[in-house]
Amino acid sequence: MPTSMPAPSIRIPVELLTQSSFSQFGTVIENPAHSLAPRSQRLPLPDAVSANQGTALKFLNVTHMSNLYNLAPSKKPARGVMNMFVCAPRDLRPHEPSQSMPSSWGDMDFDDDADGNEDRQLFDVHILERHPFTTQTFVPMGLSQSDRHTQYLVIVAPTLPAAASRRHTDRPPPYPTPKIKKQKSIRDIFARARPSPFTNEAAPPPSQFSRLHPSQRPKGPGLPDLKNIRAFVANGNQAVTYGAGTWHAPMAVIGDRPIDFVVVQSANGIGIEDCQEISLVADKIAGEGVVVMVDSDASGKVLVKAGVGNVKANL
Ligand SMILES: NC(=O)N[C@@H](O)C(=O)O
Repeated sequence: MPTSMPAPSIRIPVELLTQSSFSQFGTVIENPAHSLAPRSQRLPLPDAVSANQGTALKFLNVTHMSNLYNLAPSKKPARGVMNMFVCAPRDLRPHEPSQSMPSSWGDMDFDDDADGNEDRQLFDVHILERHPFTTQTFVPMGLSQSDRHTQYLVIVAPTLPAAASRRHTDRPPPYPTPKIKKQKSIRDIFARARPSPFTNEAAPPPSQFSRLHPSQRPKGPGLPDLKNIRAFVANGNQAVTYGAGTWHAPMAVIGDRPIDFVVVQSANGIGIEDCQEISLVADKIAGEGVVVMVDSDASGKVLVKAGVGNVKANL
């Protein structure tokens, strides 16, 4: 039985999955030549070299993989594993108006249906999970970029500060806590003061985490920040890596048929260290909980309604 937390009633739109929009949660793996991200949103290309006697282009380090199990309470080492998830399409419920908050998207009018050819259905998010000590990469198989009938949603949430989470759970589940070096001398303490008494520098010194890719920065032990939960639609030639400790919904396939995913991660076989779940409990009387608004066109393709790739977005 997973731990539970109260869920606000909140409706969120679907965004296009791009590396820049997803950066704090993980990485998107795709051939840059086929990316649907608008040019202004594209990040520098990953390093590439010629391989296979010049017949292949090899992009290097296309995702960040972390194995933090040396920081797990059990100290039991993990090994790299590849599993396959055959994910069935999820049930969506028909759209009905609600009093839910429009999440952090503010005053955008998500009910505005421009051409009347759109269909809105609702996906209820009942559970989130995280893998505190490992990244997890989902690679879809047998899906083409142009597949309009089967797509998948990547639903992720930032992590609340630990103090805000304590109200909801008595004992926090295990989480990696890197040992931070103690400042030893007065000189060390003054070295962090700004402007620096030694160099007159005004900018804060880089923290030990600022050099890491945003998805690799520690998320902290807190619960998911449901007010800032986000949903991205991925196309068939995108794989996705959840950063270690990133709260996410179990994979949500939308469409006609299951998607097979090869899933790459580390695991040590200790349940609570490999995967932590939290169920979201909506208020019994007024609330519908956390809901993704899944809009699709006449062919069944999921439409992007917010953020990058949406002309209506006003960010
Ligand atoms: N994300 C997802 O669908 N499932 C998992 O992360 C899992 O390990 O069960």
